[in-house]
Amino acid sequence: MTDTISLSGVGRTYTRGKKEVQALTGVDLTIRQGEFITLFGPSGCGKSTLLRLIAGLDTQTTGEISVFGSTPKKASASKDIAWIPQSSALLPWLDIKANASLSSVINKRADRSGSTTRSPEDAVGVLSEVGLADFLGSRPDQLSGGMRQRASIARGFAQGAPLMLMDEPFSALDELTRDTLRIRLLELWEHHKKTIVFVTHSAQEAVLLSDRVVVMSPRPGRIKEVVDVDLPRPRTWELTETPEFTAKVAEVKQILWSAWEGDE
Ligand SMILES: Nc1ncnc2c1ncn2[C@@H]1O[C@H](COP(=O)(O)OP(=O)(O)OP(=O)(O)O)[C@@H](O)[C@H]1O
Repeated sequence: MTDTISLSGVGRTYTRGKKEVQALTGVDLTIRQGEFITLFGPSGCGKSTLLRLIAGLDTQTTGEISVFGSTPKKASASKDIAWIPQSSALLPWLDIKANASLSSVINKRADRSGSTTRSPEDAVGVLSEVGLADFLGSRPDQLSGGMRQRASIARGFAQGAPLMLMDEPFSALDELTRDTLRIRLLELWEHHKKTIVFVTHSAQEAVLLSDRVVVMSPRPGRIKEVVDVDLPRPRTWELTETPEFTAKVAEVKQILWSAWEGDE
């Protein structure tokens, strides 16, 4: 695997009135092409800040970030990064097919400017993969929350960007829907061979999905440890009932707890 993202000494300090909030400090991390990596930690440890820096939506105060050998903002302008938010953020007046195809219309300019890495996927094909083939003509308000989030994920994959950044995309869904979507996402990732950086509060979700889990600790946010998840793939729901899975979840949680104890 070659490197897609590298972060070196990355920090981000926000100014709130006269106060400074150090959201992140000293983050060193390399993410390999095709990897599924998760940023895991408690609320406020800087997971979203880190994801936004990689996306080029914000700028670090210290350190360097390289995405495909370029700055995050340039990689983003070349449409090499797809962002999948917590809520589906579909356009309410467009049907699901038009929503999923939107990026290929908008991205024509990026295509002309010669992006080297992205290759837009067929939106209808990806919608079918997430089980929405019969709902192409439906508007978002005619679908359930889980279906909307499936459409949002399909839109991200249809964009064709090699790097996908996902900020707690399942957190607003019920448990059953979440369980199903985790497996769907793994199937899509395996088929489309993307690099995914995924933010979550859930140790189970992190272990089920990831090649590596980045355990973060708060005040200021930093990497406590990066845990390899050497469980077999393809992963199915049955894996979560094995002792190996339970042990890995316990390991990841233990690292998180020790980070909290050290913080007190
Ligand atoms: N725009 C901002 N201005 C000021 N402070 C901010 C800003 N964005 C984030 N912070 C602060 O930076 C810290 C990290 O926030 P961040 O949202 O990255 O954490 P998180 O781990 O993603 O939390 P959560 O899981 O609750 O989303 C927090 O203390 C937060 O209040």
